[in-house]
Amino acid sequence: MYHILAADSIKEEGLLPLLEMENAVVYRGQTDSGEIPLERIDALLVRSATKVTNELLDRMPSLKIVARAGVGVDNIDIEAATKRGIIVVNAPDGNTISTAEHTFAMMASLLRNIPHAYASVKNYEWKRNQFIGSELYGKTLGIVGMGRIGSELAKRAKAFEMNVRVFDPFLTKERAENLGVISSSFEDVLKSSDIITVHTPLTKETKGLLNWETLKLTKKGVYLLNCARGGIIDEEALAEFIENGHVAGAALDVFVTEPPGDHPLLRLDKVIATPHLGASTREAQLNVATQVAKAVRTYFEDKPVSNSINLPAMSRDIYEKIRPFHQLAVQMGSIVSQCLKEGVNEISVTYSGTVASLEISYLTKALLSGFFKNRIDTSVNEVNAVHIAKDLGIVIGEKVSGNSSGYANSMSVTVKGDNRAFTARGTYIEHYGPRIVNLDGFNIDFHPEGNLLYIQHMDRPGVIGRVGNVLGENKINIATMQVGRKEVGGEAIMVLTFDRPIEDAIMSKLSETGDIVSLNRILL
Ligand SMILES: NC(=O)c1ccc[n+]([C@@H]2O[C@H](COP(=O)([O-])OP(=O)(O)OC[C@H]3O[C@@H](n4cnc5c(N)ncnc54)[C@H](O)[C@@H]3O)[C@@H](O)[C@H]2O)c1
Ligand SMILES: O=C(O)[C@H](O)COP(=O)(O)O
Repeated sequence: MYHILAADSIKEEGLLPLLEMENAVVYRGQTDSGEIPLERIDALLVRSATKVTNELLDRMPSLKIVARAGVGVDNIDIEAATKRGIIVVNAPDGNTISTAEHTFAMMASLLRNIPHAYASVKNYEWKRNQFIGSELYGKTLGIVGMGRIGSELAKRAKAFEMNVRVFDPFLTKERAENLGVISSSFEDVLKSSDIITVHTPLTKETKGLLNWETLKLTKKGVYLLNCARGGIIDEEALAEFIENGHVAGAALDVFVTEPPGDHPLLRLDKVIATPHLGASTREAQLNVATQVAKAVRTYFEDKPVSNSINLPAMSRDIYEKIRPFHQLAVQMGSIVSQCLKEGVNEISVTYSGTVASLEISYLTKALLSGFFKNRIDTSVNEVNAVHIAKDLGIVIGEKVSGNSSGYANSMSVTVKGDNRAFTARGTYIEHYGPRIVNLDGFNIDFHPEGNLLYIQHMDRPGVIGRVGNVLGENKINIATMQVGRKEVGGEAIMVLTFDRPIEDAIMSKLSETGDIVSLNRILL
């Protein structure tokens, strides 16, 4: 049974994909309510109110997926989640239109004094001369951050015949031309705009993007808008620039601390504000809740999850192509981990043939997860495998090669330890399944599954018979057996599969039969 917590008043109707699951129970409530069995929760759905901190994750040991019903993930400690192998997904486009429309409404309200005029009329006043506003027509709107919301806002501003100048370091010329906006430097946007609005995520780079220094570059009488994240415009600097008359007014939907309480900006008449309402429409809330509910369900159904923040994006088609190799990669990681029983410094994976054109970084992560599974206590998967390798100081190599050794596709992994290296090569054969075709330089061919025994021995008469005898005497049935060697009379290997694991006592007996170099149980 999956335990799912929907926090932060996520729209009930959108939870339908989860409520329809027979093997899931959905709790509603806050993580700090004391009423939710946090230790049992497998999936957590949040908006911006719940702070998914390292401490909260500590209290949720079963958590596998955090789904943000919205865009901004700055309330989630992605690093901490990733280290624990927890997938983080969001709903990137479900509230774009609502937020762009809200920003537009804030801009119009600010320039036409609508909130002030409304309050005055409600107070039975009729002060028409006190609320003279400005037209949007012909004004220059500066947009900082030209992603989904910035672009939708630009379209609306163009419809009002505004000039739109934008700054976004990742905006291509072609896209700017298609949107009919002028792509400029940050400084140019600051200097030339009558109204400036920010639509970037809150990151180390964007925190305080508009600050004591950069605000000085803006036109006297500029209007500022922040419907993205509190802190992108430095709140103290903004208050000062409004008070000294440089900034004509500001419209804020977001604050550094929410709710802001008795905030200096709220005491200023030239500031209009809403309580983080950008995404608060029926449509947006249904969209984002449905998107994340579907993502969580997809995850529990073991299918590829889209919109993951900490996993590569993959379409269903691509996932179907990659799936057989994914299984092979995990098994190869596990095999080399069990065959080279020492600390490793380097793991390099080479892809060739058809597999090389797939999402190989995902396969490398899968291989690493197989490698670490038997070595470390923490649960390991594609999300945290690279972090674990880095923490252990293991160098990861990944490359594509033109030489697939005659196979349609081939994956080869070499792990280097303090004393020696070990290589395995695998392939996936249509209608036949995954095969390991080389171990430690020996050509071989076996299906990587179940209880295996990997024996390195000398290529001498009688070795195979003696191994068979020990197993037979102990009533161990050999399911399959493969042998490989490099040269007559040299070193050779055997890979045997069994219906059950081989006990320690039998391993000792096998090691005492002559000409055995090493023995390794491999459990896949
Ligand atoms: N008020 C609300 O209710 C509400 C609703 C939705 C989103 N948001 C906020 O709005 C933000 C933007 O949402 P979006 O869907 O448009 O995201 P997006 O990812 O589509 O767009 C963000 C854009 O910012 C650009 N960018 C990043 N760093 C930049 C920098 N230093 N300078 C200039 N541009 C930079 C990126 O290139 C990208 O194009 C979200 O991160 C979220 O925090 C708020
Ligand atoms: O990033 C977002 O999607 C918005 O800030 C919406 O936040 P909310 O879900 O708390 O309304």
